[in-house]
Amino acid sequence: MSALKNNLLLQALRGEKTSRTPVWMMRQAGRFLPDYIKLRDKYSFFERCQTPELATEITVMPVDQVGVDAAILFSDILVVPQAMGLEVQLIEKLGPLLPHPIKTAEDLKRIQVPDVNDRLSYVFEALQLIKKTLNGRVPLIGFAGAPFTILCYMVQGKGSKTFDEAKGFCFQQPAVAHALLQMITDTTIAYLREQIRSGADTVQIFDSWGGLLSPHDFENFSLQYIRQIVAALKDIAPVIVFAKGAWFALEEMAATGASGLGIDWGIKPQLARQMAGSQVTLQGNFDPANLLAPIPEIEKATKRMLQEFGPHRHIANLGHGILPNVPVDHARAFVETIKAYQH
Ligand SMILES: Cc1c2[nH]c(c1CCC(=O)O)Cc1[nH]c(c(CCC(=O)O)c1C)Cc1[nH]c(c(CCC(=O)O)c1C)Cc1[nH]c(c(C)c1CCC(=O)O)C2
Repeated sequence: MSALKNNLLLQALRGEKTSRTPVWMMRQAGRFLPDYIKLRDKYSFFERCQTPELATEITVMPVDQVGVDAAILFSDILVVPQAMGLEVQLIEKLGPLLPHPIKTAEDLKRIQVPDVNDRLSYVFEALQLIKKTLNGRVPLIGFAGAPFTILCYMVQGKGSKTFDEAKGFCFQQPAVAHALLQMITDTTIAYLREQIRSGADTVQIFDSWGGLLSPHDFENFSLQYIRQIVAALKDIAPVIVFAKGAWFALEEMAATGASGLGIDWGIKPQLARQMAGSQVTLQGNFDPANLLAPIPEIEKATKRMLQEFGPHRHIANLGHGILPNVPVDHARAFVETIKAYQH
């Protein structure tokens, strides 16, 4: 395997000095690029995920077209519940639908901790092809959902702003919830380990809904499982934990041994740094909606963010996924401002 030509992301994760701040954008693969939308009209979502050539084309697009410093695998967090035996559909404009959600202990009998090489081999094939296609241009990020976020979809059966049914399940049937969370954790560890073996240089755990929990419940239903995943992987690759809205747990998340912590725009960089300590890299935290502003305003806000984080142990990113309606030149302005910035 050829050495990486652009190693900024991994240097920042290791806490090394970088010549400038690296940048990538959550959900950069898919969603907003016109060339992706063309592919979306031709192939179904799971066809795009399961065909290594298509997944590769989509993964590399933002590197070619926007100039980000890392590629993130094109796939979805919901391939894990699918591999565990639960039906997952993605409905155009509606989002995910799991028609037979988990509601009781009895329902756990319908799912398994699968052999990931059997059920998710298409992901590993895609990673190998992406790695070859990138040819060392930028590092490749693998990912999975955090167990709590996966439970949210497995129980609620669809997207939600509150995931109240999923939370109710945790509070009403905690033993069943913990059994399910452990099954997801075991699957996720095997899955991410294999992603790393297949070429992922680092992996990110997306806990999109962990911040819906109180600090006490976040520890109980989310963080203790994230901790297991980080512990199992951190000696083979750097791990980034992004728990949207869970800024209250930055100190505990830093103590997991993660190399990077994603933060959203709800916390000032300086306070995040105070809470997380000096031994972890912070990633974020531009408000994705701010990319809808006129370009001069984007440039101003991006520079303010860079100044607030400072030059060390920062990966510039959004505080959540890029919005589908962001014009490409606005995303490019964000990336170019970061690349040109001198601390
Ligand atoms: C909660 C969550 C999901 N998926 C994901 C999360 C965590 C991050 C976050 O909070 O945004 C993560 C994800 N989903 C997808 C990626 C691939 C890489 C990337 O986009 O950079 C990643 C990293 C592709 C996708 N996953 C999905 C699409 C849209 C389907 C399409 O384009 O046809 C894409 C490109 C479908 C999906 N998948 C999910 C939802 C809610 C939806 C529908 C709405 C949407 O977010 O677009 C679940």
